[in-house]
Amino acid sequence: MGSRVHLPLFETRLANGLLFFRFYAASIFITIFFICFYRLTCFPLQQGKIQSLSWFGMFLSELWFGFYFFTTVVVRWNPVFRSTFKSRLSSRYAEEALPGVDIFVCTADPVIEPPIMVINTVLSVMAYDYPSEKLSVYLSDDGCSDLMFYALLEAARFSRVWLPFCRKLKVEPRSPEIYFRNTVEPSDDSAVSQRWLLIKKSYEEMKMRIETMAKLDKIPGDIRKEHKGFREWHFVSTRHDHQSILQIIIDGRDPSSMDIEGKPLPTLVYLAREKRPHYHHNFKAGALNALIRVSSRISNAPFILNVDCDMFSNNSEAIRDALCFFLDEEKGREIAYVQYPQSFDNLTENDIYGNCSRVRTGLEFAGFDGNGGPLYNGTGCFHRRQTLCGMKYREDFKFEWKPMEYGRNTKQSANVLEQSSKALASCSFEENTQWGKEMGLKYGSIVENILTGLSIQCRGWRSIYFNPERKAFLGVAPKTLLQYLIQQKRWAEGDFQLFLSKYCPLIYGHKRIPLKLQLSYCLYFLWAVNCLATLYYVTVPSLCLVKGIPLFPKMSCLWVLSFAYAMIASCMQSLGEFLCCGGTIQGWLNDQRTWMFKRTTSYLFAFSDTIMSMFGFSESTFVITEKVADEEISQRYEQEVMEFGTPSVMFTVLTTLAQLNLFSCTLGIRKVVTDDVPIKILDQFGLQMILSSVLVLLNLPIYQGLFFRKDTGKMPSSVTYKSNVYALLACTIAMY
Ligand SMILES: O=c1ccn([C@@H]2O[C@H](COP(=O)(O)OP(=O)(O)O[C@H]3O[C@H](CO)[C@@H](O)[C@H](O)[C@H]3O)[C@@H](O)[C@H]2O)c(=O)[nH]1
Ligand SMILES: [Mn+2]
Repeated sequence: MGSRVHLPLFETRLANGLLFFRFYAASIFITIFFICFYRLTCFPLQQGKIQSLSWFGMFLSELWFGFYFFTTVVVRWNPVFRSTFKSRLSSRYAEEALPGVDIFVCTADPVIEPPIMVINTVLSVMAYDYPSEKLSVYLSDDGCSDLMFYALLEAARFSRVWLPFCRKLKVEPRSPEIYFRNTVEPSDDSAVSQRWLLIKKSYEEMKMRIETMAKLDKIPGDIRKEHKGFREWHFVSTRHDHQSILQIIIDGRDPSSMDIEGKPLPTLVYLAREKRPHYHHNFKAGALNALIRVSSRISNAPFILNVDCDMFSNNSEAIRDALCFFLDEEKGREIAYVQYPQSFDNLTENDIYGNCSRVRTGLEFAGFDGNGGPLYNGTGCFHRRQTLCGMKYREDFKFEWKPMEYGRNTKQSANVLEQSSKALASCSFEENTQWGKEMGLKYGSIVENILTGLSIQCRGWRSIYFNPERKAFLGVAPKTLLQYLIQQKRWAEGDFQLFLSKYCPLIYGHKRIPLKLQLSYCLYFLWAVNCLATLYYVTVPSLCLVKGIPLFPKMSCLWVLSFAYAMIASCMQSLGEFLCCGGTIQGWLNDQRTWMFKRTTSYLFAFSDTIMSMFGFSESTFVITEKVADEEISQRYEQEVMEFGTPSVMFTVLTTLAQLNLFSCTLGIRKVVTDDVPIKILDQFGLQMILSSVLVLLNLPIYQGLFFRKDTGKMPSSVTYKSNVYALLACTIAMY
């Protein structure tokens, strides 16, 4: 067997049009060079102090944009796209010979993350098109909620009908909620249709029961009697202070745990790791590490998939796809993880907040892959257990697994296993161990995933990005602007903290990962820093317009061409990429808008909080992203109307900037109209006027929220009031 040559299990394709892109990028670099040259040679030394200072600031901002553009080009230098040959996989390995896969689902709060959503995710991963006896699903509940536990029991019961149904009808996606929502009821009365209706009904009844319990806010006594697990909650004082609760709800080894067709079910485990007030729980990283240890006792599969609780499986073949990479005879051995894109189920056509990150998932991650491997996204990712547990890559690494390997303690009963594995999820277990450092997910960052991925790559492994036609996972994207900005802030803050720490990719990655990958990481790690140059560019030129200080070459002067080219060419590039990744023009505009919004708010606060926490003034925490929104908000989201509603400093910043540009744009126009020689003003301030009008255009939804809307999603009046004062103040100071 060993000496036979095997056909590869996956294929790699280079992106088209690379040569064109490289020339295009080079032309933009040349103009950036011209711009810098212009800034230096035409420096307004003779003019007043304010003008020289503003000019110098423009120069620094443009240098920054130039550098940042360089990192975007590095990421795009060599994108690769992957495809798999699943039929070769199945002809090479019999079903019994396939490796086991452990699936981790994390949830943290039964209100923000409703149990019915979580169990839909659980059911969708239980129903993978993969031998059930090889699958084990673990739910980590950081909310330690008996309601969640109850919902999981319901899910276990429902899986007995759902799994056979999925197999029979080749259901996609395998989340019952989504499947029944998107499929039309069959109208004939064949046996299949009847079964369809029956299962839908039984799903809806289950949903109703769970939602009723959620409203009651406690589980009635008679239901508590049905499972021994509920007794554990007698000892729970609060969700932040309790023992570990570990319940094997379905024991896959038990011959009696069968679905209604007599086929085995996947193992299903509930875990609420121990929490004590004086122990730091390390958020999701802590939860995942507890799961890694507990699962090593119970099923110990060589591969681990982890998903967030809102990320249901949308493609039942995703496991087989991932295995095509890991099990490839030639290249598989160097792969540590296979990352699927983070895609969303609740996007509207033009994606008002740019949640979809089209270009990031469609192009940039492929670029990372070409440069050495994508980052670890934190969800929708398959890992080798060994690498996640800290193994270094060696040339002679060989991956072997025993065909029927199933847990180390196959002979222990579920009860004994529960008792013996509990200790692995206790607070004190990690004391004086390498967990959180060299083993498992790394602690100390709010973007634990990025840090963990980077350190795996620095241990010599590569990773793979796989973006199949049919999306493998779909999650829930934030539905309000504020939620979106907060999420972006968390990412930018976590990334920037890493950049300033010993994990800075340029230092930590030095000689460990390729330079182009180090630079690619900088694209995200420096997100936060963008706020400085961007804020400068959206305020100073407008204020100078009010004050009558020119900051750009005259329209009649040749230098203007370099500015115009740099701006137009980079816009065209981003538009082109956006359309190529399947977006619409309106979607691109929305994307540009939120791009500016997040740079001036999320990144600003991420930047300042990072600096503050460096000096010990604040501590970063993981703010969980809201997954449900009320009816009205959802409706506006569907209609692509931007949601403000709640007062927030982020909004104050946004509105102040918007007002400021509206003032300066109007003043600029007035100047032109009232001047004796309008052409002269236009000539001198043309670019500044264009800049502030573009900003006004991008800010349109804000003006709407300020002046024209009556609904509850409009800009709160406190924000309006404050921003008016700030903007007026700034303009008055500028004028006099
Ligand atoms: O103390 C905690 C906090 C969070 N979570 C879980 O972590 C997941 C991600 O949280 P969410 O608020 O949805 O984060 P996102 O904004 O979607 O976060 C993205 O970015 C995170 C890093 O900031 C990654 O960990 C996530 O996988 C990735 O989806 C959810 O399932 C949570 O239940 C926990 O288990 N314990
Ligand atoms: Mn999420």
